[in-house]
Amino acid sequence: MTYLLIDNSNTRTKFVLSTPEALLKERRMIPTREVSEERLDDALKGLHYDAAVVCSVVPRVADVLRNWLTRPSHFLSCDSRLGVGIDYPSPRQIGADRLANAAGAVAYYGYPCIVVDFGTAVTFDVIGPERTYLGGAIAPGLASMGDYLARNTALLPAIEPHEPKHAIGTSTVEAMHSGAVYGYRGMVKEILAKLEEEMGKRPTVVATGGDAALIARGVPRIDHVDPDITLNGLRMVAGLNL
Ligand SMILES: Nc1ncnc2c1ncn2[C@@H]1O[C@H](COP(=O)(O)OP(=O)(O)O)[C@@H](O)[C@H]1O
Ligand SMILES: CC(C)(COP(=O)(O)O)[C@@H](O)C(=O)NCCC(=O)O
Ligand SMILES: [K+]
Repeated sequence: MTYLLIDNSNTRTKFVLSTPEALLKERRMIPTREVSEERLDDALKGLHYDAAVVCSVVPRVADVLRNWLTRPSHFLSCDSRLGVGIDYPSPRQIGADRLANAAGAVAYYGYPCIVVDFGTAVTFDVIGPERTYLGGAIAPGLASMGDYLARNTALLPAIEPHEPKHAIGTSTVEAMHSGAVYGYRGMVKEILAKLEEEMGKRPTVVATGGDAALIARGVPRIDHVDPDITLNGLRMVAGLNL
């Protein structure tokens, strides 16, 4: 049995083949704003799979995928079997990627845990001691903050975030690296401290997403960095729902 796992988030839509037991090396990516039936035909040419599992937080793309997929498919939602309970007032509000993260994190790292997903937004997802999704926090992603600055100022360029050489930046770009990376790490530390305060029992903290490695380097409280949490969560959901 081969699955096509699709993680449709706001910046990138990732495609990975997997067996029920493990992710395979076949991976594709389409920038989310470029997803169309033609792009899907082109990018996924030659990939063979028996069924697809999708977590989508972009309704336009979910519709394109629904029309395009010909094999049996499952679109992850709060109604899916996740291997995790949901203890949340409005479960339908929860982003499907956050539920995929919860499924993957519990399977690989246990609970209670917090998953920090550094995407277009950074999401903090809390799984409590009863193995239930409890909620969390959402803040602007690192790249989103950088894009905002470049778009809304006359003299600040767009920068690729990387480790600052000094806290005291001695150029515009160095000052922006210092502000972005140290500022972001400070934000993550404070949010984790507040979440942990409310959780009582010490959770495992797992980071994922495009900026995870850079930010986690300066946040000791992050126990693991795992780029494949969302995709492995989708793989678990496939086994439970297809
Ligand atoms: N393969 C990559 N190479 C370089 N930067 C990346 C890569 N993947 C993600 N990023 C960075 O992380 C940010 C979030 O990407 P991603 O985690 O894919 O977002 P989302 O999950 O919201 O689509 C991107 O805006 C980019 O700055
Ligand atoms: C918060 C998110 C935008 C994160 O998505 P991403 O940054 O991975 O594109 C996504 O999980 C979402 O659209 N959630 C719906 C609102 C909620 O979870 O409360
Ligand atoms: K994501």
